[in-house]
Amino acid sequence: MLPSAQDAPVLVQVREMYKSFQHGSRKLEVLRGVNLTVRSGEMVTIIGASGAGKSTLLHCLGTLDLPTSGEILFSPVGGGTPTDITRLPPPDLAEFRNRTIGFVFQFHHLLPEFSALENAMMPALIARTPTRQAREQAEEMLDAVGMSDRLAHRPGELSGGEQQRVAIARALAMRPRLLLADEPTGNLDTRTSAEVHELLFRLNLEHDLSMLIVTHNMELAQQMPRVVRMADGRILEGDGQDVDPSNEPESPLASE
Ligand SMILES: Nc1ncnc2c1ncn2[C@@H]1O[C@H](COP(=O)(O)OP(=O)(O)OP(=O)(O)O)[C@@H](O)[C@H]1O
Repeated sequence: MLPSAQDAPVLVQVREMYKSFQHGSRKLEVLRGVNLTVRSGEMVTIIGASGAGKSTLLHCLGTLDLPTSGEILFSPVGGGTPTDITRLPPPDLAEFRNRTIGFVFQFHHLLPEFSALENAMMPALIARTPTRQAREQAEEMLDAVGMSDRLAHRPGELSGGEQQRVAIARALAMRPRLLLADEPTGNLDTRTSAEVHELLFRLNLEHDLSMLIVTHNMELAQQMPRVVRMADGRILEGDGQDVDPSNEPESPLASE
């Protein structure tokens, strides 16, 4: 953890989170009592073997899925009593997600018919932000990710790394408090992966943005300030302790 993040206020606290899926008569327990605290401006990397529950944790934290039990306590802006977002009614949840969370996935999911600028404006337009303001916010983030000279390009006219930069700009255009990234470089070559990680690192510092990044890339995880290791639906180490990613058992996806 960066020294500055150690004393920062808590942004989100996951308490005793369980998540199971029902398959016919069989119950698959994917998260089995996860506890995790992320502070404001903190960058956390999550590692662990395939099937450990990393994406499920991210989906629940990002309110894309609901845990079976447990609490996700988000501190309000400026402090005060945290809100358990697992109890928010659906309309409030959608609003919370749109304003508080940014998502970046392994595949960028940009809309092919729209330009880089239009893609980055989309979340703000969905939130009914006036077009001019949406455009300004999107342009500012596209500039921050080094894409200001590609605004009119469609995704098919961009390289893989550039597409992921646009996806990052789109995720950050609403100025979320938490960025959730699920293998954001899993689809990129080694050099481009390193560049995208470097970009995330810089955005974390410059925008004091909290980030949770799932990765199989141990080399890059080793450079990250805080590493949390998951196995079998639990956090083994890293919530309050340092993890040495070089001890991570070899994953079939380790080269991604
Ligand atoms: N919607 C779902 N329905 C049923 N089972 C699911 C669902 N989502 C995930 N699972 C199961 O939960 C387990 C954990 O999946 P998850 O995607 O969270 O793992 P992961 O650690 O992110 O793995 P990977 O590194 O391969 O992406 C897997 O066994 C998976 O099959």
